[in-house]
Amino acid sequence: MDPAATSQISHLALDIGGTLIKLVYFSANGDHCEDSRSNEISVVHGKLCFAKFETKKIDDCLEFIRFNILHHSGVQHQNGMAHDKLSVKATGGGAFKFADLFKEKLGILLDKEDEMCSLVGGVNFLLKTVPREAFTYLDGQKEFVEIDHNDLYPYLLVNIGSGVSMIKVDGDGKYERISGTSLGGGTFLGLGKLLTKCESFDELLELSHHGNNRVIDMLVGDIYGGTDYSKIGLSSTAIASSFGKAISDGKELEDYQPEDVARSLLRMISNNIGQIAYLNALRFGLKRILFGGFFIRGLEYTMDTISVAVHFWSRGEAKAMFLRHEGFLGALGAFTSYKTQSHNDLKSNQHTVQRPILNCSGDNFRHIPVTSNLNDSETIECSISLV
Ligand SMILES: Nc1ncnc2c1ncn2[C@@H]1O[C@H](COP(=O)(O)OP(=O)(O)OP(=O)(O)O)[C@@H](O)[C@H]1O
Ligand SMILES: CC(C)(CO)[C@@H](O)C(=O)NCCC(=O)O
Repeated sequence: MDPAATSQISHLALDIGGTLIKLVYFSANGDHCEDSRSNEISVVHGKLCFAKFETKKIDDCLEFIRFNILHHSGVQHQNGMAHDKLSVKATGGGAFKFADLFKEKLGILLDKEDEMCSLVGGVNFLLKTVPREAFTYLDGQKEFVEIDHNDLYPYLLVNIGSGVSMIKVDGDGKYERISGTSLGGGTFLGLGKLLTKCESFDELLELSHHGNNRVIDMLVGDIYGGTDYSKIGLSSTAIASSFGKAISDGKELEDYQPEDVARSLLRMISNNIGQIAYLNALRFGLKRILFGGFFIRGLEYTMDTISVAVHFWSRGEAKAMFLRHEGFLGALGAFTSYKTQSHNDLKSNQHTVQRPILNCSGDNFRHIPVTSNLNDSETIECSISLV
């Protein structure tokens, strides 16, 4: 294989959700080597890169793909002009909703992968191949967890996107969506926009950072005259009723600080998800709960609230865990679902368009396990085999 050709490979997978579009693409370093086992396999070193766009700004996403030529295999025709088109792996509802748009604007055929299957595939890929991916967050302490590959299952995956899906995972490709809730990240952002007039998720998070939920939440102590209700295990500072103070404060929305409203909202959504997750873990006797989805955004307050909820309700029995690439689970799952194409196809193509074929499922997708392989922009160093 022509090394110049392999340096341009940029395979792509998409997860088009209700709020965000997530992209994962492979960017080669430019160096490659022949696999010693076969002179027909070439190993290309590079990295997985990540990008996201708001679904409502899908045109920006299309432009990004076009500008970076991600929709082509990146390998040139012998005359150096023509590019070969890809059918791109895509998951999420938008893979259905926007299939015609991608075809019309970029000539891309979306090869649809099931959303739940992709989420599970993404988590399993991360847990098996990326060091320091999963971590716990409790009492302000982030602690990485290396999970024994032989002791990975079962676990509960809670994906907090616009809505929330809860999936019991029992093995590679063995899973069941056991529950969900419509009170998710979309609820936080939607209600947050209406109540605080903020314009973006980042602005809402920033507001919540400076707020105090006790201004608007009704605490146990507010009801019990400042004391705990220790008989049923509720401290005076526990929230008895989210937003409950607004009932009797005699205030209008404008009288509250948007910061406090944002904080209560974040707490309410995170707490509720933590509790439902715990109840589902209890239903199936699952001890490990992995939280993903772009709602989390590595935010300490969110992770702390979820962890405390799981810890509190399970009396320390169940553990909440988070993932560094939390928002890209579906896209990563779709990426790793690229299947090997037959050698015959390749050979017949070789004389016209040299088309490297991603062989990134199973053993042939090899991540190079170096200890600090994640840089600041969260790329993942890896190598892929091209047949
Ligand atoms: N920059 C951002 N813009 C908008 N929402 C964001 C942003 N960052 C994080 N979020 C949060 O993440 C949520 C979307 O998460 P995610 O991308 O995992 O879900 P989705 O795929 O869009 O939704 P679904 O899977 O339900 O279709 C939003 O509803 C919001 O709460
Ligand atoms: C509909 C999906 C799966 C789309 O990603 C997600 O938004 C979700 O799981 N919503 C929750 C729906 C429910 O279980 O009530």
